[in-house]
Amino acid sequence: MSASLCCSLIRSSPLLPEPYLSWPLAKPNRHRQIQPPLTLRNHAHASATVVARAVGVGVVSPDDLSFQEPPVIETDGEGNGEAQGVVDGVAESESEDKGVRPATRYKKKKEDEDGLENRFKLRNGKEIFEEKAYIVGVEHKRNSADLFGVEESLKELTQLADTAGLMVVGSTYQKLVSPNSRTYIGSGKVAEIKSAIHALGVETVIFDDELSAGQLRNLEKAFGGDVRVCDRTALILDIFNQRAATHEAALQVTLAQMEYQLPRLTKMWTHLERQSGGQVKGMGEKQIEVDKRILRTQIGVLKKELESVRKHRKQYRNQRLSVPVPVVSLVGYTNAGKSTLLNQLTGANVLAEDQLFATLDPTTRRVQMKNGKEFLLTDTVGFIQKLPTTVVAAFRATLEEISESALLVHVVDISHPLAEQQIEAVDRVLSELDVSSIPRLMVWNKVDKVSNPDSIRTEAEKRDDVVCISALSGQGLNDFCSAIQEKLKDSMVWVEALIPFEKGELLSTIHKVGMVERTEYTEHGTLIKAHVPLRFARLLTPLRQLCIS
Ligand SMILES: Nc1nc2c(ncn2[C@@H]2O[C@H](COP(=O)(O)OP(=O)(O)OP(=O)(O)O)[C@@H](O)[C@H]2O)c(=O)[nH]1
Ligand SMILES: [Mg+2]
Repeated sequence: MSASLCCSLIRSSPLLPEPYLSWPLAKPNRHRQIQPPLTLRNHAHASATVVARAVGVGVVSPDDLSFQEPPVIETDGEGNGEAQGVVDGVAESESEDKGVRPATRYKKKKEDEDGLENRFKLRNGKEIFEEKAYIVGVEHKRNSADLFGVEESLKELTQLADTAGLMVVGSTYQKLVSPNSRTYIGSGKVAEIKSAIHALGVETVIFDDELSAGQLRNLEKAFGGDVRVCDRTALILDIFNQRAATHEAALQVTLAQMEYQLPRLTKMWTHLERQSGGQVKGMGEKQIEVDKRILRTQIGVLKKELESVRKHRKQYRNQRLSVPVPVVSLVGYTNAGKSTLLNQLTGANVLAEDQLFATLDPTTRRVQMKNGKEFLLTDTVGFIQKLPTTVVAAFRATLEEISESALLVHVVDISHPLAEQQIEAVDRVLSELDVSSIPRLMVWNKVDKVSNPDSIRTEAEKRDDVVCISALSGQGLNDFCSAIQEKLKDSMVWVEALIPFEKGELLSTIHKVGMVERTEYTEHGTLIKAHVPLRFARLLTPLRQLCIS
């Protein structure tokens, strides 16, 4: 795993000093640091001059990976019966490796060192050692809940690995009726992967599904002990960890990582066994209980800390809500173009790049439309398929922004071949967030990228609540703003109020945030008939009564 992934599987709590952590931050063999030659290690911490070295490192593009279809194998859940499936690009390198003679060893060692030198890569401003990763998926024959096919899901996993700074050098998958309880995949497949990863010099094996503590341990053992095994969730958490820029995001990620780690805390007692020559039966059990207790305490402390950060945020949000400008939240699959849209509409400078999970923290900016109307636009963290509920729960505080908005804009990358599945994945996450009562608008983004823009537009016109745009070129943004205004009207209430002449500022606010249908000037003030946001309507209550009287 990348150095950063090794080190950051659990970020130590910022609340407790390190010595309090008696439990290892992760399973000991997961923390194996890649030890490049000393000279390289020194380089690794050197200045930006090393950056150039990172250029040209070959990351396998998802499009370069091909997956052949293995046969379906019924298993009894204990690994009896598995597919001798597909292992990409392995056989050759395996036979080559076996043939290395002593005379060529020095040359090979030199080549290895040069190879290592090329594997330093710049990620999020840090230079990290790019570990070789091998990815493994399972096609569940009886699981209709899977939105993506196994090959598509593995392509996405490759992108995630690339985002985390890993180099995917091979992949395989197996069709199973039910996963093996000990090793997730069958024993034949385990053996096949073992020979593949040794031939390719792989450091990390990443599974596309969540693995249990036992499965992680058994697989690491089966692969020979010097290869780290992790799953999609750990990889996503690591990306979050690398990207967390604010105190709140860091706390949320740490909490999610600890909660992920808690049920996986096992076999921490090997150091005790070694110390006393293996005569400590039972001590391991105790140690693990102690470790779990400490971890639980830390989780509790973190939750409290998050709660206080949350209160602060709430106060800030309440202040914002007291200004009656409606809040519109951008939600959607990661990489759909949410931040690009925010930047385009508001001139904000939110990081938008072709990487998964570029955004973690919400950003809110004011959008001023050509007709003088205003709304606040919030950019949020992107969603992904197979996003574990624990991760969603950890980000609940951030996602609260969504639940208090007047309108949700679901941004879709319509040029993506799996756009439909991505829409479904986002809907699933939203259904966990209790936002069903908030009106929605769907935006088909990246129309500039599709080969058939006219038919996409025709298709969008047939549907209610869909607007086609290109956030990058700005195409369709006027229609988008009009659609937002129309949708916001749905969440507004109808008021008729008599505004005294001396309260002229109220009148201009109604024009900014509401939809004015009629104004009449009377001798007592201005009679106004308009749709306004609910909160604002409450403010107007005395004036509404005035109007009635
Ligand atoms: N061609 C094209 N590319 C776009 C468009 N909108 C966004 N992109 C590109 O898509 C990539 C992702 O854009 P972001 O705005 O970072 O996406 P996001 O939804 O904020 O992603 P996360 O923060 O990871 O959830 C970037 O490389 C953008 O330049 C568009 O309309 N057309
Ligand atoms: Mg973003």
